[in-house]
Amino acid sequence: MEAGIVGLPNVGKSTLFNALTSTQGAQAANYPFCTIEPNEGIVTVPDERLRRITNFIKPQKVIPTYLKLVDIAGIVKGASEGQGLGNKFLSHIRQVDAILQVVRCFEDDDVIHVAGKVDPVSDVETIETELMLADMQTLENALPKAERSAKSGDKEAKVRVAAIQRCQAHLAQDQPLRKLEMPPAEAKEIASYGLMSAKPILYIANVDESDLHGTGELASAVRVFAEKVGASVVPVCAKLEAELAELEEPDRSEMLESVGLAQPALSLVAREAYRTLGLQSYFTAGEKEVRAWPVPIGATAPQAAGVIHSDFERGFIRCEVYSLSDLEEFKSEKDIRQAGKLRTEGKTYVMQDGDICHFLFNV
Ligand SMILES: Nc1ncnc2c1ncn2[C@@H]1O[C@H](COP(=O)(O)OP(=O)(O)OP(=O)(O)O)[C@@H](O)[C@H]1O
Ligand SMILES: [Mg+2]
Repeated sequence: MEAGIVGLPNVGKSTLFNALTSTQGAQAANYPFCTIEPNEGIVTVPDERLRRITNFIKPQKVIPTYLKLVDIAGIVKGASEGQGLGNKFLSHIRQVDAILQVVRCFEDDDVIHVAGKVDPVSDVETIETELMLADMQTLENALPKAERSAKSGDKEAKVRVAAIQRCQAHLAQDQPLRKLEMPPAEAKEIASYGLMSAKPILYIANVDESDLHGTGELASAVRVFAEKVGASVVPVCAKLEAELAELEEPDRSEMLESVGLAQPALSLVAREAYRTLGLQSYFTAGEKEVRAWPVPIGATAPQAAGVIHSDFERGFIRCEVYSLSDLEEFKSEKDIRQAGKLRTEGKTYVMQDGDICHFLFNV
């Protein structure tokens, strides 16, 4: 699963990406279109439940989950018609599973804003519009071929035509596809189109150093907008986070304290991005390692086992599950078992966030 960082040019995307991935791979510089090729990086998803597990189970290694991030070039008005870097990087967005949109909420006359002034809601709308226009083009291009196949009796193509027309009607109402409900058979037919306004989105309000909690006017405006479209907002000062990421302890903690933050805002970004991707974690816990694994919300036990190894899914027999609160109450797996709290779950079990499991399988 992969999330793409998008936004207008020069809003702080690469600065954030660098801080998150703590690499200096992506060039961050004060001029628009600094980024041309997307940069990929891996971000740890901090989870304090891992530490709580290791209070009782002492492993050799603790392994958190990760997510993949791509730093994509800035989008400008008209991108869907080839403005700026146009369709080249729109195609990068088609490939990601979720969009993290960086929205400029800082004032700084030295940093150029492509639209000439800082107006976060207008920026968000500009990008949403470009994504929707690009989707309209994709659908328009796909329709004639689907119609020809449908006419010659292809049943799947008939469903595809219905799906395309349903999306077109929705976009014509000026609505992003994110909110469109569609029969699963139709959704499957158009999944490969990578329709961008259908992707889950998280807004990252890139705030001023003087407004770290995002209570100021600019970040608040983004929050009001996000509520309307059913998305979340995380306030982050990318510039400060980039500086923090370069520090070693104890300097980092000192700086955090001096600006009044309990933890780097990046932790929150990573966790929210993970959630936006529709992921939750389960854990495996033994003496060798305590490890968090990503699994889509709603996945069954065999699917969760498949995240570890495809053999685990194919040969799935059952799993044994307990919760962190069981562990904190009974102190060891043995005592959980003795208390009759170790649950045995079968193939249809739907995984719950934070389950601690063993999988039994046979291949
Ligand atoms: N919160 C902030 N406060 C003040 N300045 C910031 C903040 N975040 C980023 N900047 C500055 O904004 C400028 C642009 O940042 P960056 O290169 O990360 O933007 P970008 O969105 O990746 O641009 P491009 O679209 O050109 O790739 C840099 O000079 C950076 O230091
Ligand atoms: Mg950049």
